[in-house]
Amino acid sequence: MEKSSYFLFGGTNFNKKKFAPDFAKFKNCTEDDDSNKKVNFFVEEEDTEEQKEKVVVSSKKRKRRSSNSVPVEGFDVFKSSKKALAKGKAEEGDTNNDILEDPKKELNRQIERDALSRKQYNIHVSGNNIPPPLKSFAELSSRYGCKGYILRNLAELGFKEPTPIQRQAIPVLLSGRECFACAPTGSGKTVAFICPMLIKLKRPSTDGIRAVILSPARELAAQTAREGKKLIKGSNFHIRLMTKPLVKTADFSKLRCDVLISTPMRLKRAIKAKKIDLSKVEYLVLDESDKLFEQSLLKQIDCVVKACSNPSIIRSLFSATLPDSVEELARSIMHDAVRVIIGRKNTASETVKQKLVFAGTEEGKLLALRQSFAESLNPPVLIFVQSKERAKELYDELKCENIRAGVIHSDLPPGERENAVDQFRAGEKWVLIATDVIARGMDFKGINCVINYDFPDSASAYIHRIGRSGRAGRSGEAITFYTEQDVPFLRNIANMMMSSGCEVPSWIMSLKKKKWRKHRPRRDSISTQPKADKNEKDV
Ligand SMILES: Nc1ncnc2c1ncn2[C@@H]1O[C@H](COP(=O)(O)OP(=O)(O)OP(=O)(O)O)[C@@H](O)[C@H]1O
Repeated sequence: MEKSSYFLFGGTNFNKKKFAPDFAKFKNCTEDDDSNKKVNFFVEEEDTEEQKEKVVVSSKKRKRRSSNSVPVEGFDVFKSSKKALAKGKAEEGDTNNDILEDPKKELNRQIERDALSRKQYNIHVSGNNIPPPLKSFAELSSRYGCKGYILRNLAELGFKEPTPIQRQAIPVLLSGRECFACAPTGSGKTVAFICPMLIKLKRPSTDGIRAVILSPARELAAQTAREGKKLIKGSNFHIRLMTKPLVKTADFSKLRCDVLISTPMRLKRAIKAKKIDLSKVEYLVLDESDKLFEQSLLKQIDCVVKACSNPSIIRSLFSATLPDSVEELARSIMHDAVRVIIGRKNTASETVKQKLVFAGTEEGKLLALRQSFAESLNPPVLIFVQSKERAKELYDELKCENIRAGVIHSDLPPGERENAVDQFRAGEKWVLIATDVIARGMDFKGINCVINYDFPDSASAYIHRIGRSGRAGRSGEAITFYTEQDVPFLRNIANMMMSSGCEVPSWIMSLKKKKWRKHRPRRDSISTQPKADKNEKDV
């Protein structure tokens, strides 16, 4: 990863002007501490005795500075937030003058309140001066002056309160900090990065593109654009999806676009063709960031990051899986970034009941599938296979049966891919056979069951695939077929099942764990009509 970290963000300057308050703080800290000790940007919140001291110390320093000191985001112990302090203390039954005379005590109480709130929502943070989590969406207005249309749209979408990732990531991004976040599948990460972007951009502009969201797959980019448009209703913001025609024909210098959503390849094409200016981009979001940092996409990501040359850009990474390698990359190149983990990193969603089914052979899988459909087809059902070839084969086997099956893989023309997703969303197709092209991010309402017809090729593939079910707090189900070939990898899945609260047969827990790297074995054809052997291609 070392290479890619140079490769990816080489030449990014640390903007002392933009980060002056932090720079001053850290400069002071290093003065206090052993001067050559590197300031640790990622102090775990739990060891905050020292941290509290540091924050209290720096707040004392702030006292000596002019009255317009830089507030610690979310509350300020020196400016006239007497009402807030009074309210805070009134809750604790202290008198007003205690509050005003003892900001240090109030500061510590605020830190305690934040820690309690994070504990309640399973929010784990590390970094310096992390803003308090949101208590409600209403705080977007009282704390950040967010415009009415955003609150109206959130209410119209039926969002009663922020999800844990939204509670913490939104204040972090609104405080101008870079952030990398890991939160379970279906937990509202999209709103967590679009909402603060709209608030910080304040109003639509004709100055060109000011925010970019990168998604690893075009279906996910389209979905994110659709969700973003629901949030900007009532404003004149322009959110655009980078489509093939747009890359080819658009004159971006004349196109109204505040937020651009794209896959890396399409955006790289526009950059290389010098059709687009990203120098004014203030926000860059890498959604499904661990996927975007895979070797095959690194060059495209690096091209986009370099084109976003605004020195005060705020970058953020979001995913339900955050491998240590990606985290190291983020730690090494983001400035004063805040790390936000909801629950436990890299675990499957706890709302999905998971089951392992031994199918014996490939033939046994088709029998098991037909049997489970005959017993209880509870649509909509998403079925994942390991390659495009196998998706076509399984579709050929099921299309004649009256289960309204659809198929999606990257060999299909763009129109057919969109149709497959739309028909599944609309309930015209009850079963969608898919490769991992839609394993991440896709938000289909109320998927009752995800079937891993072919064993997933990695832990993150398992987490993302089954995360298409059990979203937004709803419960879901995932069934994973396995054959003899998959037995060596069972233990890996079993660990994830256990950590998300599912039962696992003890004999599986006694198996040895095996290093899990792209487990995609050659499998017998699914077709019941024997065909000439073809080389399998993936998604
Ligand atoms: N505050 C909220 N309250 C209720 N539902 C919400 C809230 N925020 C988002 N949702 C809904 O939760 C579902 C999942 O949201 P989203 O797709 O952003 O999840 P995600 O965390 O990005 O998932 P994945 O990791 O699979 O990409 C969506 O249907 C969305 O409308």
